[in-house]
Amino acid sequence: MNRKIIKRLLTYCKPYQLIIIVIFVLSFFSVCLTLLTPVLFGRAIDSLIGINQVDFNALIVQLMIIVGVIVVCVLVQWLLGQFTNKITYSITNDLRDKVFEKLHLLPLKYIDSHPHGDIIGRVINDIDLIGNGLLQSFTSLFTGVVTIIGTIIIMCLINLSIAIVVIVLTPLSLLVASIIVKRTHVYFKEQLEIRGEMNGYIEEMIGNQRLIKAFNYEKTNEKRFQEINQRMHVSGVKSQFYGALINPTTRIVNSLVYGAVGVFGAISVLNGHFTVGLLSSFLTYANQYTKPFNEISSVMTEMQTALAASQRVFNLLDEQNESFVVNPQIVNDIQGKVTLKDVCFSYEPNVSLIKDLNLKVKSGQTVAIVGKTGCGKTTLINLLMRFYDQNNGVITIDDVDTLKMDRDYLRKLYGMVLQESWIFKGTIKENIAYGKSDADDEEIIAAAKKARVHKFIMKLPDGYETMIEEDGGNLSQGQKQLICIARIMLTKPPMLILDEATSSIDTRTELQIQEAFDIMMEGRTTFIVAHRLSTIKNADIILFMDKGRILEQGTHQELLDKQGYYYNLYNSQFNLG
Ligand SMILES: Nc1ncnc2c1ncn2[C@@H]1O[C@H](COP(=O)(O)OP(=O)(O)OP(=O)(O)O)[C@@H](O)[C@H]1O
Repeated sequence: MNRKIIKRLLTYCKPYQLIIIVIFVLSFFSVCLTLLTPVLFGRAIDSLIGINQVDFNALIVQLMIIVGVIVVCVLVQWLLGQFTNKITYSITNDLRDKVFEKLHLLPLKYIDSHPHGDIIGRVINDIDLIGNGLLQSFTSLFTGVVTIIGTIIIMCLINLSIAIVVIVLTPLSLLVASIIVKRTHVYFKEQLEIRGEMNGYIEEMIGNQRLIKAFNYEKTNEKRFQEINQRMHVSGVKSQFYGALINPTTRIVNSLVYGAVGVFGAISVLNGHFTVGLLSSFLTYANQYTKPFNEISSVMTEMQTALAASQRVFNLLDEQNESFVVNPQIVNDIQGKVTLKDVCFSYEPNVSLIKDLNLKVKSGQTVAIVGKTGCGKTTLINLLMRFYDQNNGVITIDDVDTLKMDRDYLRKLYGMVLQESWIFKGTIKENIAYGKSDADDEEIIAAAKKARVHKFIMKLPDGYETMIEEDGGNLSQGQKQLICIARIMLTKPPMLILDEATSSIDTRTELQIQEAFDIMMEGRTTFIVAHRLSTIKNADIILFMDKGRILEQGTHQELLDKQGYYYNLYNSQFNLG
């Protein structure tokens, strides 16, 4: 599994082959310089051994060379760091772009059925963890491999038998480390999953603070959070416990090897097979040889986390995209005739919701959808917009099957104003021009006037240039909706989908919205999730829905005469006022 993930991660390195080559060359150069210093130190030591046997000239030359080598080595390592950073951040950038792009390709079903915090966690935290792991891998693996090869060659040249002992015993530490790593992978994976869950939960809590406070739900939330936090704690302690074993274990093995070399080397010096300087160099090489093993094992925790994070990111990337139509059809000279024939749909495979829904809407008609909460009003809109595709049946616009249309094209045919109006951080002007980025000021102002929001905008300190906070934090619900209406007025789509606000709008704004809706609806086929009696009364077709089915349809008067479901709803809800 890990091998597969590593292979896939490597494909992201491909565009940076040149930098990788530069990193290799620099690593090689840096290691050569590092390996040269013990020889130079050994020579320096040999030039000062014995009383009255110090060769000052040779010593000074050696020391000057050592200083030169160290300075160049530091410079090369600095450069190496710069290139490693560059490649790591480039790769994480690419990966983040790809994941972000994927979010637009995923069907809404995925977004609806996964906690948003978890998805955000994958795009931000997990990719950061991958970056961290990659950075560590590049720095320790590149130099590590070259150091190991270089020291092996030099140690063999100095003393073959001791070198073989060192070479054979040291990798034992990696063996021990890999056994521990295998055990810990599951904990690292678990930790990231819990982190995703935690992100999702916090996001939900922040988004619903008003409700939480209104219902005094803080204590219950804290308990739930503590439960997740506790699981995170246990998993974190376990993974860190095993992870922390790796480094000391490898260090013990390596220290034992180092000690053995010291003893054997000392005996060889006493027997006259070795000089003290050579032994000193050899010990330094033995130390340098074990270093990459220590380093690699010490960054294994980061690498494990990075692999687990990669798996989560790749899982997201592997999710099936929204299907697309090969030869999409378009509607020429659109009239706005919408037909639904025997449409069936369910969110869950075995929980049927919409069944055999039939509806014929003529061009320019207004359809008011009414019914109890959960009856399927939003679902019907979801199907019209192809946020979800029906399981059976056909929906057509001017006799063209919507399943045969390109989704983007279809969605452009409808202007959509929802209760929860979407406003982004930017100026009011930018927000209005969202659907038509090339609109000039005149067009924008005309749209705002039609949406009955121009006067309000002009009262703001910076007028159309006023910055709106993220999610329209500094605007009221009604003002946000009016801006969204202006957006639609600008794009002039042939059909509309409107979701009337049920609450949190004062009567004056409500009237403004109603007026704006009326202007917008002129001559356009419109579907309204309706809550106001005035809208419903004026509709050409009222759909009374229940449990995903249309129980009644007709005009207001027809349905009242029928004295059925709508009649009862009307009497219980609207007639009171
Ligand atoms: N993404 C989803 N996954 C699974 N079930 C869903 C999903 N969205 C809605 N449902 C279910 O489908 C049914 C219809 O939901 P829908 O949102 O269409 O109702 P609605 O009439 O718009 O309600 P409201 O007036 O409260 O907005 C409900 O029982 C709801 O629980």
